Amino acid sequence: MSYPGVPSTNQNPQPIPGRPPAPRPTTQPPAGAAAATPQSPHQQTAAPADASSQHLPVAADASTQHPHPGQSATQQLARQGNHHPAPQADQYSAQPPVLAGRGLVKYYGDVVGLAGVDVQVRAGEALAVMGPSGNGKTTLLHVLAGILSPDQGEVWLGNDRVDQLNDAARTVLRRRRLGFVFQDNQLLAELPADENVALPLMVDGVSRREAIKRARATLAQVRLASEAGRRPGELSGGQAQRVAIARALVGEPQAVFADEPTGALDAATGAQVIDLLVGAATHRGAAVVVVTHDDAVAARCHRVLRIVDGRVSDR
Ligand SMILES: Nc1ncnc2c1ncn2[C@@H]1O[C@H](COP(=O)(O)OP(=O)(O)OP(=O)(O)O)[C@@H](O)[C@H]1O
Repeated sequence: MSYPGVPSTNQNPQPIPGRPPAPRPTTQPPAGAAAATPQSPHQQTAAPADASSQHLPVAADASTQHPHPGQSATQQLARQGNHHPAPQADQYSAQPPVLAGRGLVKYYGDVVGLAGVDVQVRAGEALAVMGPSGNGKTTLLHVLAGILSPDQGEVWLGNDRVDQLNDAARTVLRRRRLGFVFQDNQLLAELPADENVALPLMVDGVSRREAIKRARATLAQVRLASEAGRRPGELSGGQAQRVAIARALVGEPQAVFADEPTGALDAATGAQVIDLLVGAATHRGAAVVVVTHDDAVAARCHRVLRIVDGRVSDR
């Protein structure tokens, strides 16, 4: 079945010159990959008992560190008496990569979407994916999230090869272990906020009563407890996007994917929304991947990956 917030394909063909390199053949999970595969959607990937022994260099992917991500969210949540400090660099750098792509190549017919990308994201780390329009950012997000299959390369979530799963298994994986936030919040207009947030849990067999309880608790974490009964049409754009964030987080996902999550918001509201997303997701130990054109959004993530012509670039 389809899942709200999960598109199937990208419809915007533009040729990219050049051919991709052959992928590195490997069948092993990324070094230091999270050992524990959650048994339920509500069980987080555990950090290793001795996290320092799992320490790896940050992925060789032309990244930029930002020392104080999520600070505004922390301040806002502290004011609410609901303090969710975003992790500092030394905290997440000791975590294993929970999400990894190796040698990712994706074609759309003759058009090259990805030309050989390596990327890894640690538990509790937020990665911003930037780059010129039509150069492969959304394709990378969709391949990492199991929405698209790569033509070459590997996608790992913890110890699981996402790219080797069939369509049905990837659908279940997305529902149980991943969260999604898109520019268009993709909330169901006829349902109040709490039911929109509860929906993925109910689709997965959680009782309505329990799902609503968890949904309201998650809405409170994005400071929307008082709006739980309102329908999307009764919410501001920023509030609706916070409902979408709650929906993405309610299942305790291992990774959260956001494609231009602030693209429809003004700068101040966008900053608030991205801070809540990064702060709340990384506090839960999720890896976060945010596709954005906005430097201010990228500055609120821990690291920036630039994609140019379907490849990682330092330009
Ligand atoms: N479904 C599709 N069919 C054919 N070509 C596609 C499809 N989706 C993406 N492409 C092409 O793949 C390339 C990368 O597209 P992608 O959407 O990943 O870029 P992007 O960097 O996310 O762009 P933008 O910033 O404009 O969203 C582009 O040339 C695009 O036209």
